[in-house]
Parts: sequence; C-alpha cells; structure tokens
Amino acid sequence: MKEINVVGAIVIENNRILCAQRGETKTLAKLWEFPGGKIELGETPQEALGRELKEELMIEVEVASEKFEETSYSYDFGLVNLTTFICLIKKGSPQLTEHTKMKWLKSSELDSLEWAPADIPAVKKLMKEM
Ligand SMILES: Nc1nc2c([nH]c(=O)n2[C@H]2C[C@H](O)[C@@H](COP(=O)(O)OP(=O)(O)OP(=O)(O)O)O2)c(=O)[nH]1
Repeated sequence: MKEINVVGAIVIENNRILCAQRGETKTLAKLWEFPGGKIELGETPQEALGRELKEELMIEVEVASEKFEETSYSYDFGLVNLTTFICLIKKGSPQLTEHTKMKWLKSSELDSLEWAPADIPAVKKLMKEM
C-alpha cells in the first residue's frame, strides 16, 4: 500500500485551535483537518509545515521542535502517517486559499466537527490535555 507522510499544524492563538475544512473536490472532502500536507523529499517535518502554511494560509509560523502526536491511518487510497506539531503564528493572519472554511475553537469544542479519521487521536489528546 502507498505510504503518505503528512504533517499537520495545531495552530494555537488566544487558547483556540485553528481548524480547517477540506474542499469539496479533494480526497476526504469536507472533513476537518489540521492545515498542512505531504512532506516533500529532503524536507524536515518543520520545513514542510512552514512551506504548506505559507501556501495554504499565507501565514508564517514557528513550529515546535517536538511532535505533538503521530498516527497512521489506512484509507482506501493509502496509509497516511500523520504527525502533528503545535505552531504559533509569527506573521500574517490565516487566509482561505484551499480550504472551504476555518474555525478557531476551544479544545473542549473540537468534537463538534467531523474530523478526518487520522486526526482523531490528536483531537482527543488536545481535548484531554489543553
Ligand atoms: N493536511 C492534512 N492532511 C490530512 C490530515 N489528516 C489526513 O488524513 N490528511 C490526509 C489528506 C490527504 O490525503 C493527505 C494530505 O495531503 P494534502 O493535504 O497534500 O492533500 P491534497 O488533498 O492536497 O492532495 P491529494 O490527497 O488530493 O493528492 O493526508 C490533516 O490533518 N491535515
């Protein structure tokens, strides 16, 4: 099975977490996710997140050096290895370019959204720890 290495950003500001809804024409359409994407050859996870957040949300972020959570989920299109990192915005405010919607939620509200299956462990950990 195809393995896909993906990084997701848990962007935190004012004690709220940035949640992004995938577009209608994408895989996992309309599900909620942490912004990010596939790690390209030669990139560190932090570099990949920095690049993706610039592209998708037009923000510059500081990415934590330690990962928050790591999970693998087997979808019909491949095995996604998702690693999430806490991020802080250094520059800009998030703009919708690829996502359909975004929401800033308190950790206790995260379960009000329908998340991509690979994200559930990180969502649960945030609800427990934040
Ligand atoms: N960015 C992101 N992707 C996630 C999360 N959870 C999750 O299962 N994924 C999946 C969706 C995609 O299959 C893959 C991320 O790739 P991507 O964001 O570059 O996906 P994409 O839709 O632009 O590209 P593609 O899959 O259509 O080729 O990982 C998440 O929290 N953030």
